[in-house]
Amino acid sequence: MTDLLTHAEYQAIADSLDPPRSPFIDGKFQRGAGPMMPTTNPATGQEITQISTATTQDVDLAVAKAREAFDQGRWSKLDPAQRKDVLIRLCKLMTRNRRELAVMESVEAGKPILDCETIDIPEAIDCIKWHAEAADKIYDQTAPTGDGAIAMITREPVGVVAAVLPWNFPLLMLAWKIGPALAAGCSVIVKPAEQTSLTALRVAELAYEAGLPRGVFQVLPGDGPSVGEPLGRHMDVDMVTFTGSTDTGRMFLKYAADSNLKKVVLECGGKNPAVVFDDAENLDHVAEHVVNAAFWNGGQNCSAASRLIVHASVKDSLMDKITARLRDWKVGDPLDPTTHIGTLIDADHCAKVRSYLDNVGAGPFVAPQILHVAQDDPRARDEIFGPVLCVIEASSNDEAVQIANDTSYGLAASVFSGEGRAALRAARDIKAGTVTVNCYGEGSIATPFGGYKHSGFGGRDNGLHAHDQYTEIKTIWVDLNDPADGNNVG
Ligand SMILES: NC(=O)C1=CN([C@@H]2O[C@H](COP(=O)(O)OP(=O)(O)OC[C@H]3O[C@@H](n4cnc5c(N)ncnc54)[C@H](O)[C@@H]3O)[C@@H](O)[C@H]2O)C=CC1
Ligand code: BAL
Repeated sequence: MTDLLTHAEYQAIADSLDPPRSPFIDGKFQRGAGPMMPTTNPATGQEITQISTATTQDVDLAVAKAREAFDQGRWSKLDPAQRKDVLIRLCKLMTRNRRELAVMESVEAGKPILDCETIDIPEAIDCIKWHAEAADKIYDQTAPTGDGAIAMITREPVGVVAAVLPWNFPLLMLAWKIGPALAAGCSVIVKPAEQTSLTALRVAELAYEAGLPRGVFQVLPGDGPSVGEPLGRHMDVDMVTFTGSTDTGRMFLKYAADSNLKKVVLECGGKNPAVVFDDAENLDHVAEHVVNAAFWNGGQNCSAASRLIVHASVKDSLMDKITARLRDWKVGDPLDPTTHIGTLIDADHCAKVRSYLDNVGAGPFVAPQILHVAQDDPRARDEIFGPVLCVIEASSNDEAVQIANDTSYGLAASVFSGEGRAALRAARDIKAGTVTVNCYGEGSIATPFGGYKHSGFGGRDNGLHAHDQYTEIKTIWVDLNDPADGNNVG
């Protein structure tokens, strides 16, 4: 259990932060060629610092350094056990600096310090550790052949990977990408979201201190068109891994098609259903999970349960319990450890969320909203990405599943039922990458995460499936016949 500090103590750490201010390229902070970019505390509107941003010129430099490191084998050709040791050292340094990272994340993203301390930072560390530990335990294969050959199926690191990140879980998404990519031996260039650059830059510095060779992990702050697009179009980037909106994800497919057919993995949005059947057991338990699912991180979560699809027979009772639970959810100063919901990320995002709501005041704080809507209402279809739960009534369990699938997205879903077979049938029938039964969650670091339909493309984060996406598969076929014996095949 994390030992939390007081609000005043967190504020004191925030006041004494000395944040990084430049791109991290080739093992050091260096000024980028782009303009200075303010990074702001969304809760106070105050500028935290100005960050020097990268441009195409810096992208070219970082890619060249990443390629050089990769080709020289400084990291890519190490014994995996050595890579493991360095990454474990990084985890130790992150643990030693976890308070600073938690406060940086809270003030820049408006996230509750409680979540940063108990979820974002520890899970980011655990993720890197999990992939580090796996690095020297993954075996290659041989394929069945005739007696005259041996066929090896080996994995090789993909090469230079660009990771383009969102602002909603800045450090955790960084860990989901760099953990498996670095464990596999790739060189990684991270482009953080423009709202949240600080923890990525700080972790790059810690990684270098832990012993990662220069050029292997670099961070380029800046906006999408100035940094994300040149990475996506670069002829010497072998892979892009992206988390963010479906619209921007599509652009990476186009960049790849227009350039070098680089590998693209997309983890995009969701409009995720929590489906409650008429036989759901213990509605208090259901209410607890639905409230967490919808409102954790202020609903700024790709797997948030933003649609509650509930059988008419249990709807009123469940809604009473949800409303009662929400009274305990405090919206307020992210640095107050009793806060459950901090701010939305920025003014543009506040305007987007408010455009779906009536009579919700100004400012960065939005209290949880419950909307009773029809299945085809835009609020039940669009990814609002705020603390907004759309409730849709179903007249049967089958109809509830049909409504759950009536979306262009397919990232996550939950089913609540007291009848095991019905729940399993629904879990099988719902088109989503993760379906949880009688609970809400994203699985664990050991389970793959990603989406069907417009929610994803090309692979999965987490688990050994994530490791797979950062490797190329190679076949090495060796003829064992003695040429002196004639023209044998296979
Ligand atoms: N995990 C998820 O599924 C997330 C979904 N979103 C959704 O996206 C909506 C918009 O949020 P944004 O921050 O604008 O998401 P976005 O998808 O535009 O941004 C994500 C990343 O892509 C980069 N990017 C933006 N435009 C780019 C371009 N043209 N080329 C290359 N890179 C580019 C951004 O700088 C950022 O690093 C949110 O309201 C939410 O609905 C946002 C963040 C995370
Ligand atoms: N929930 C993890 C992925 C995301 O929301 O960006």
